[in-house]
Amino acid sequence: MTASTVPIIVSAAEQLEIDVDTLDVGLSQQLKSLGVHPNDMTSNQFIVADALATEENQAILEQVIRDSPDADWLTILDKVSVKLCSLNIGNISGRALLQASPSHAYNAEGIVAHALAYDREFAAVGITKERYCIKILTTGAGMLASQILQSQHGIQTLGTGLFSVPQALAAAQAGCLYISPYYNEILAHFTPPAERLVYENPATQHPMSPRMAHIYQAYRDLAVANPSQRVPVIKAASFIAMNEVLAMPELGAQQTTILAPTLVEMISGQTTARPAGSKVYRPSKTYALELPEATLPLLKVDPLRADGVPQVFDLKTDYLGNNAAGLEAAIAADPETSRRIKDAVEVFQKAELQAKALIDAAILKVRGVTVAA
Ligand SMILES: O=C(CO)[C@@H](O)[C@H](O)[C@H](O)[C@H](O)COP(=O)(O)O
Repeated sequence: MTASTVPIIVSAAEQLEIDVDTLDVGLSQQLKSLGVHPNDMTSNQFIVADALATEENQAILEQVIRDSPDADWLTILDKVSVKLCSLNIGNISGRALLQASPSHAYNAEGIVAHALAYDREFAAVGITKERYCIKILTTGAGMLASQILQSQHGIQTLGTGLFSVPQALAAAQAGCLYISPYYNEILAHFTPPAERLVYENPATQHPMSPRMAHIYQAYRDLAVANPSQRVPVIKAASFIAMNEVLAMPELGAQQTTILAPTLVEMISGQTTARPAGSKVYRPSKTYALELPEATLPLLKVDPLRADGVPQVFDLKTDYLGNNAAGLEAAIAADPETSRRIKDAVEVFQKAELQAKALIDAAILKVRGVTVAA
């Protein structure tokens, strides 16, 4: 008898919650048809700019401009981003996520104002606070803004652009619902495919794997020490290869958000089906489970540090007091994290400008006027 096979995404969904890192409605529908109901839908300035560049979304963009004759490009960007989310909200079981502008990455007030603008747009299309979440870069200002949004406005947030345990602890202190550790730094997506570093066994070979395990372990320690505290769920992101996604359960991520090309690969590729009733490791959102035994050696190494040894962190450190001075100091003391966040801010700013160029062109077409720079 030959073993039966299933799409790789179906097998992965037995160990992880599957999120779509794309606004593509068709892909969510395809997942649903395979019995994998996507959980959340994430995005960023690139994903929105790419969606705006498609022919099928041109009419939507132009309609948004027509409906808001006095709106500037940023307001149009917020409106059309929310509109694109609304088109897929029926195909996901969880939340639609939009990212606060990178131009405010170091300005808490700017982030709060932008999140409130998104909130108004979500409300206008009937998407309640339970169905969306705002992605915020995990800088000092970002986590101060998250704290304000959560405590004063009931707006849930995700700490993104996250590469370290102090950022993860700060996100927990800010009350974030989720964090998104980037498995690959943002620049990896701009490296030609042939030059990308892809590992045969990412769990043991990828330089970010130990930090993924450190973050899960720090959150487990936090959950054990403070059973009443909400500890964020780990929504791993920024994958460049399918085998990286498949390595996430053993590194503790409960959710993965998967970019369109990898989703396509996981939908079309087949793997052997697990026998019915077989036990698989599924990381716990309450952090009740230990990491798998094979992962534990990763807790003793950190290839992203010059000395290769993980730092030890005190769970009681206040990262957000004194204007998030503790978080900023921890980021500054970690060259890899500092560089990776700086790169992410720059790259997302460029993407936002790409979106602006598309919106300006559409405004010219619809209103017949050139937008002042
Ligand atoms: O952080 C999240 C989800 O929470 C992701 O959307 C994350 O931004 C992306 O996976 C990475 O930035 C890579 O996306 P891209 O730059 O290739 O569009």
